[in-house]
Amino acid sequence: MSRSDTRLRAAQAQLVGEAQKRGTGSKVMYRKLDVTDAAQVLETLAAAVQDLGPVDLLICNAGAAHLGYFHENDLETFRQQMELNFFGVLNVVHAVYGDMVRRNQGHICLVGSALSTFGLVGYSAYCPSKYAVKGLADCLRNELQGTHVKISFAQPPDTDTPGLAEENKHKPPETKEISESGSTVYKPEEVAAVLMGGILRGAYLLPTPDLGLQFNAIATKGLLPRSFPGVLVDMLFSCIAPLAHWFFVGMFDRVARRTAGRRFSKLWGIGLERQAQEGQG
Ligand SMILES: CCCCCCCCCCCCCCC[C@@H](O)[C@@H](N)CO
Repeated sequence: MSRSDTRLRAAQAQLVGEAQKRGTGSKVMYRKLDVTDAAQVLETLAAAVQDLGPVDLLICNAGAAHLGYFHENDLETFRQQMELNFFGVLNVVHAVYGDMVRRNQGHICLVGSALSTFGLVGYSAYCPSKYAVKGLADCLRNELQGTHVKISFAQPPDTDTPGLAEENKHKPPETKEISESGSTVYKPEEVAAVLMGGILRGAYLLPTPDLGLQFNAIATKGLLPRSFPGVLVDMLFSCIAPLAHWFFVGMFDRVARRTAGRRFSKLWGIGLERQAQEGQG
């Protein structure tokens, strides 16, 4: 994903090289578009379909994370996050969905986040937009039953991209501490390979390379399809999950509690001494 011509051209050259090596004769093209502009999405997709034929696989990966404390974010920030991360996905899915169903084939992959099922300090503008993407994917999964159009939902971990570098510039220290103690940063190739493996298998909930987050994805699966042998594994996980959740939520809350005095000092109007006491409480 990029909007920079240089990066897109480099990716195109790499893919053309791969295609030549494998002798697939694949055409590789790119188009830049603003996914929040529904008219532009329709126009760009129509042109791409004319050049390359109908969409077989749509991966909705455009998005960004705005980090910050809830009380310091203005309302516009929350709206912009929904506009990009949720409506940006919706615009593209809406543009290809009808044609896929008409042709009765195709695969849609919506990219949510590890934060599509739980929230953390600092992510109050981002996380709801990724919950919304999961809600959309879950509904479409059920609605597409009886067709050959497949859908997958991805919950990637922190991935080493320019987007993460930008996110890190504004990441509150608590968010940083929690992320670093609970998970790690993965290479884009590693995340993409695991996701593509799941897409090719036709899985709905795509795997993530992070074992803890994968465990959490299984433990919080809820009303989603399961294979019969899978049910037994899920039952086993569900027995252990509350213990792991107790441990992690305990850590998330301890980290947040420790800095409440500092974060809310302006709102509470308290002095440093009191803040320190609050922090220990
Ligand atoms: C059994 C429970 C294990 C849970 C471990 C949770 C650890 C917390 C890890 C935080 C992960 C944050 C992931 C955010 C991913 C991206 O969506 C975000 N960086 C936006 O780019």
